[in-house]
Amino acid sequence: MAVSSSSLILSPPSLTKSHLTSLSLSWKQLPRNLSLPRHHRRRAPPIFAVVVSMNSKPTILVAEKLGDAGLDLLKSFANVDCSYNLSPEELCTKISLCDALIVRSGTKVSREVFESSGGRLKVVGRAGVGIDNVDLAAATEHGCLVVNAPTANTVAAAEHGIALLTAMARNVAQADASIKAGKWQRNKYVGVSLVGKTLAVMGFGKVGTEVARRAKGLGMNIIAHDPYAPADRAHAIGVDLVSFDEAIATADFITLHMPLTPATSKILNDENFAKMKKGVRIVNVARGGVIDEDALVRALDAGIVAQAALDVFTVEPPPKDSKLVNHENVTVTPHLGASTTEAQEGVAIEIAEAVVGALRGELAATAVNAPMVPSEVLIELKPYVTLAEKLGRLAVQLVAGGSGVKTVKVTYTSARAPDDLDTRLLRAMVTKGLIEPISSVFVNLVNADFTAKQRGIRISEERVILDGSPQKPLEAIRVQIANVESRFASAISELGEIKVEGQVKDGIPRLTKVGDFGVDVSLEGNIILCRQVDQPGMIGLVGSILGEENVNVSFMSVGRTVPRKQAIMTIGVDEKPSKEALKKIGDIPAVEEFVFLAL
Ligand SMILES: NC(=O)c1ccc[n+]([C@@H]2O[C@H](COP(=O)([O-])OP(=O)(O)OC[C@H]3O[C@@H](n4cnc5c(N)ncnc54)[C@H](O)[C@@H]3O)[C@@H](O)[C@H]2O)c1
Ligand SMILES: O=C(O)[C@H](O)COP(=O)(O)O
Repeated sequence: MAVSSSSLILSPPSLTKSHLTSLSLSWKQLPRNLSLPRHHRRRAPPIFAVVVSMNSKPTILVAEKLGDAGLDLLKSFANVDCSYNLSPEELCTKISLCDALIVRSGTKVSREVFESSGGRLKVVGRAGVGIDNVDLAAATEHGCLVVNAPTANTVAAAEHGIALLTAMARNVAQADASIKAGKWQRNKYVGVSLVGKTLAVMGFGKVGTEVARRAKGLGMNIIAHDPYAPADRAHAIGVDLVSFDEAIATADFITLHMPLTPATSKILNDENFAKMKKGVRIVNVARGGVIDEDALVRALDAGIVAQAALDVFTVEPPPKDSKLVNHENVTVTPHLGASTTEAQEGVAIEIAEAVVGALRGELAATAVNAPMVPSEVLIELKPYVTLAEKLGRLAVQLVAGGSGVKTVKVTYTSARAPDDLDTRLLRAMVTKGLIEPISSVFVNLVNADFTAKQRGIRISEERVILDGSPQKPLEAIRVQIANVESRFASAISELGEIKVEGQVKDGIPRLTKVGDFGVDVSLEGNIILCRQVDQPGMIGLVGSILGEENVNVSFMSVGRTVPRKQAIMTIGVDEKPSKEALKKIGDIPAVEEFVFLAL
């Protein structure tokens, strides 16, 4: 057995255009560079490539207003059709004549659009961050690359957050409307001061960090909640990372900057409004869906929330009779966070470069879908790809809040020579598993290293080379996260790192180790990990608690170190058990710790 290792991600970056360019690869080179077994090399075509005939200029449809510098760049390369405010039908008609489409958040790029393109549409460029309006699955199915512009509007969004914060505190919008209606109501619009007040920044990523910096300049005391942000990055700008409950309970102002994910959907709800200081004020420039809008109306009516300032809504545009929008203590803007001249110029250039590069057959570092792996390799690696992603997902969910993921090691045990096992796809999938549950970023082969680097996550790889014939590409994959605490202490190995390991058995990815405990369960659905005193009757006890809740158990396995001492029970469940059911499991005297993990 031999071991070789390499370090892939360097220190946290300051990205420039030249960095982005240097990350671009030629798509046509990829099949040869990837982990194609020798006998397949040079035969397999890429399953995903932009192929545009260079005999005539390609046509790019720009469906929403784009900055001039970006348009000029597009025009130097292609025929550009700027048609704004198209109806869905008009878009479907036009699209069959276009090789690329550029949109912002206002155009729905639905499955019908891809179907109507008749295969001609090769690239969709989203001039901005969120791609909620693009049907990614349909794009991929139709061989269409989707690229976005994730960084150019960060400052604009942060500035808009500050604009809403200050305008809300001083009733600027309401007072403006009042004076224009012929009134002069100086007593009615007395505001509140910001200096010395506590602002909770929920989501300490690109935008949240910039908001925190600016709010410090206003003399505010800043706390932040972000389970995945490193505490030292926050400390560096004088911000304390705190728990969710502490943040919402101590804040005078709350500003939201997390992505919309299953975990953050309606995270501000009745239960959480009830925990807030009476008179709290809320700003949202993230995504409407992170607030339960009906609950916010109730909290405003009850005086728990004194005011809210919102740039984003669950449904955009919101209905005209929306109680929230029409509430007298609510200030609204029509999703203007990214709408400054400067940001739109930056976004336009970023997206134009990405679209032109893609039409030329280059890889964009900001591609959000691009499984550019030869089909033979994909077929062979498919279960390992799933295994890698699920191990990443498991590992990051085991991290305790506030720890901040920085150092990750992936170990591949294989009898294949390194030359015959390119691990870039597997590493990308581990990265995807680590990052996607905690962000709005879409991670794939193209942008995985870029995304990890941008977040300051250092991923190193190690090969353990087995003797023997390489029947299968890999024996096992192990993911370790160093320098963190775990929500499940048993996941920490002897070396003090969170450790999960898996194998593919009969084509099915399985979890085979948690910390130093051996387990053996298929990686599907959701998992409850439970450390208990090894004694009879435990499976029945837990099973009946879940049964009473009508939670379907797909499997259970018990692994132990020493009989009658400690065991790890792994329970697969189709549904998420209620908090009460999980509490009942935790209350079983023999249960020492447990954790629920969504795969
Ligand atoms: N209104 C606008 O026009 C506008 C403009 C730009 C961005 N946005 C939105 O702002 C949000 C933030 O964008 P960004 O570029 O800063 O993204 P980002 O990925 O850089 O930052 C998001 C942060 O949220 C954190 N996070 C994830 N889950 C969390 C949770 N449960 N609780 C707290 N924090 C959590 C992540 O760790 C990350 O640090 C996104 O929703 C984006 O779509 C809106
Ligand atoms: O996701 C984004 O980039 C922002 O929400 C901005 O969207 P917009 O480009 O439609 O303004």
